Amino acid sequence: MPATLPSEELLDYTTSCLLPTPWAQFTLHAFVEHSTGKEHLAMTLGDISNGEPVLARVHSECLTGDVLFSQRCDCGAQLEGALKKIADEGRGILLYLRQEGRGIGLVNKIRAYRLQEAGADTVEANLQLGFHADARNYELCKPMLAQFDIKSLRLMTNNPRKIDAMEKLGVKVSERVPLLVNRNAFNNSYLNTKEAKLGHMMQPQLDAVVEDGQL
Ligand SMILES: Nc1nc2c(ncn2[C@@H]2O[C@H](COP(=O)(O)OP(=O)(O)OP(=O)(O)O)[C@@H](O)[C@H]2O)c(=O)[nH]1
Ligand SMILES: [Zn+2]
Repeated sequence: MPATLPSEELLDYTTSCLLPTPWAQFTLHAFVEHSTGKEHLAMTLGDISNGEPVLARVHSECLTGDVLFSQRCDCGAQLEGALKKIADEGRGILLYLRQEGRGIGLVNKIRAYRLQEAGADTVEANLQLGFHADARNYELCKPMLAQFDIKSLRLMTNNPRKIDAMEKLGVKVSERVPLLVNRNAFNNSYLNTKEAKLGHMMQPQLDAVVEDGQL
């Protein structure tokens, strides 16, 4: 058996609908991953299949930040900021990957938060639980992007490993678009650890900053 499956065997494209948001009316596309049954999503806007690099966000699920307004991380503000940027340009794609907690799942992320309350940082907590610092896998991006004939991204991220992962998949990243959020008292040490231990590029670029609290 080959080490990696051909991308068309990884997931099925199922269906789509319109998704009005405060910023634009997107189209929401649903994919189902064969090996896990997980439902992954793409939100698209405008003509993304014309060969021009596409403004894109590859967002990993964070139920606490994306849905429950958690201030521990920057995920909710990044999600909103990315959708606003796509709406401003009138063209782009957001992939919403169901790899909660950097791939360790929601319950384990809550365990990791508890360890963080006892003094561990976000990386140490994962390691104490027996996981890698970052257990995510981006291979689904390739068939999801292929569904829309997208070969080149202007990727909204601060994470150099995400860019490497795309390039290794054969998806060109023609530009990195920073996606910084303001710091607050709760996410400050998390953001510092991402920069120090996970290599995130967190230098402020005023035009890239999206809302939120202040420190
Ligand atoms: N295990 C764990 N996962 C976390 C923690 N905080 C956020 N996450 C998860 O981390 C993922 C988001 O990763 P981030 O490192 O914040 O950002 P990124 O996607 O790598 O990089 P950007 O593209 O710059 O946002 C989501 O899946 C969150 O659920 C934490 O303390 N522990
Ligand atoms: Zn988060």
